[in-house]
Amino acid sequence: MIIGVPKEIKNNENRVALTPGGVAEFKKHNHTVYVQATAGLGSGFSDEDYVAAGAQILPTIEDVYGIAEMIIKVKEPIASEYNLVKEGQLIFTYFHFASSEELTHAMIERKAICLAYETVEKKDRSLPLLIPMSEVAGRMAPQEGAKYLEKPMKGRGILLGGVPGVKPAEVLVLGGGIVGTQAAKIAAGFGASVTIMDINLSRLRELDNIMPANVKTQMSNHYNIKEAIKTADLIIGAVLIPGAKAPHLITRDMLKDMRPGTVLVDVAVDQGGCIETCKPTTHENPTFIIDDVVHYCVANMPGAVPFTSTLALTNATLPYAVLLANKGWQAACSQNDELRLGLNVVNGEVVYKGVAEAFNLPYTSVNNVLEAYA
Ligand SMILES: NC(=O)C1=CN([C@@H]2O[C@H](COP(=O)(O)OP(=O)(O)OC[C@H]3O[C@@H](n4cnc5c(N)ncnc54)[C@H](O)[C@@H]3O)[C@@H](O)[C@H]2O)C=CC1
Ligand SMILES: CC(=O)C(=O)O
Ligand SMILES: [Mg+2]
Repeated sequence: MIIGVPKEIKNNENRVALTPGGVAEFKKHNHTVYVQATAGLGSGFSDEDYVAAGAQILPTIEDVYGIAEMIIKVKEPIASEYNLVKEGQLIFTYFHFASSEELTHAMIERKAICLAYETVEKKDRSLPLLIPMSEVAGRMAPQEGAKYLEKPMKGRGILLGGVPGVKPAEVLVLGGGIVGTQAAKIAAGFGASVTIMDINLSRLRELDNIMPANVKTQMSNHYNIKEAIKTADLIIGAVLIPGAKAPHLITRDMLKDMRPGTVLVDVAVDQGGCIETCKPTTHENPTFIIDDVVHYCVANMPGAVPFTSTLALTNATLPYAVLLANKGWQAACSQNDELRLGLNVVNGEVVYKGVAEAFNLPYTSVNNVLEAYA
């Protein structure tokens, strides 16, 4: 198969979807790999590194989309890329369709095969291609929160860990999955007083067992959230309903209950955000303020730490990408339940329920689509 790796063009997105080691793996299976010039630089890989591993370098993004049967990316195609996508081209990347009607319609119109990292799902319901980036974003969330809590950054002016004789800051984490767990762990390490809320009581039991003493668990419901936000210094949004739009656990009117300078880090912003007032921001302009509350809503947080993120992401994606190249997407998705759940839009049809429901679009079962190709 011909594989193309474009350079990421989202603001401050320094990750790349394939390392030179990944190129060597594809070559071992007799595939052809084209990498856009300088695509790996932000992650520490030169064009020469890719050539030494067996890739060919193409000068422009148009060249890469033009030649590839499978495009491997990190972030969703942005508007300037829509028209580069070809009918029948397999695009393997994060899409987060439920948060963008425009992207969904664009990919339907282009008749691409859109296989989304974030909905590839194992039998135990874990999301193997989201986990590594959720680990990164979760660990970053208290770090970013701590920074924006500083007074010059418009925060309350409180140190997460406090000091002897002065209480630490209060951190509220909404969602106790991968992001929430990692965020709580790091915030606790800073010495903050942390509360994790989730609707899954079994998960709260597990967290209660493994977390240090400065992390408490509480059932997530409107009453508890409304009480907790009155005294929280930092609130981290980390809920997920796979493939669907995130529920708004904090609504616009609730901001008035928070203290001035409270910081919100809505990691779930890529699925629309669990805080109503959160809209996607960039690493260049990460925050905005509403009602004296600082909102941090960067949709590609791991892009800022590419030396960690690119390796963590490609460790997880490469085996699936090689399977797709070896078998073709139709056979790979027919035979592999995990990959099949990654299909979101195929040849103009929406085959993931959460996406169809988000925009009231017709839904076609993925099995029907695969049968048509059998
Ligand atoms: N902004 C960024 O750069 C990044 C964003 N993310 C996003 O972070 C979000 C969380 O991802 P993961 O932690 O991997 O998901 P996960 O599936 O591991 O955890 C989500 C948790 O939310 C809980 N939940 C669902 N509804 C809830 C409610 N009403 N109240 C409280 N908890 C609730 C679930 O029970 C689950 O424990 C996703 O939207 C993901 O795409 C992930 C990586 C990077
Ligand atoms: C998961 C995601 O959106 C990211 O890593 O950017
Ligand atoms: Mg207020």
